[in-house]
Amino acid sequence: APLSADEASLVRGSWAQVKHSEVDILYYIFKANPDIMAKFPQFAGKDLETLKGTGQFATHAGRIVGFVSEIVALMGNSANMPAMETLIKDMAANHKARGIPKAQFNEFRASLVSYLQSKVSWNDSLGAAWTQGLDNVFNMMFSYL
Ligand code: HEM
Repeated sequence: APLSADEASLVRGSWAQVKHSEVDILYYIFKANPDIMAKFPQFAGKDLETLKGTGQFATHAGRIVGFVSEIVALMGNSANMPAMETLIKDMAANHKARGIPKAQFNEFRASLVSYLQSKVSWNDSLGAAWTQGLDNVFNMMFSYL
């Protein structure tokens, strides 16, 4: 089911607390999933601790986290569905072309949620709202992957 307006505002409120920590978020995801980092031609085989301080890393972190921000901004309003579908369809097509499997998307998702849990005050209703929102987004992505 699409997110209710209340669920969407829970998701947005918590996301707003971390969304400017782009580098920190991508670092957390790569640290937990070296196999994801290894798929990036420009990062593969490099030292994450060094990479973390580079402009190239910041640029990429900004793109990925910025994409999540765009999606989160569109949640909870059925009028935004076509826009969301367009963004997700393009993103899935880019990643399909790069040979990224669903299993890695699921790893990414799990790390994103554990990052949030470590940074914002978590509770069952917030968790349920994120689960529903991410189920919707990932189901849509997987239908194009
Ligand atoms: C989970 C495994 C993933 C892998 C291995 C992966 C890999 C990649 C690679 C190799 C690039 C191209 C980097 C470049 O050459 O500059 C890229 C770009 C990008 N990725 Fe991912 N990605 C993953 C998941 C995600 C997720 C979940 C999102 C969104 C939440 C995302 C958003 C983006 C965006 C916005 C770009 C830049 C635009 C583009 O080229 O598509 N990626 N990704």
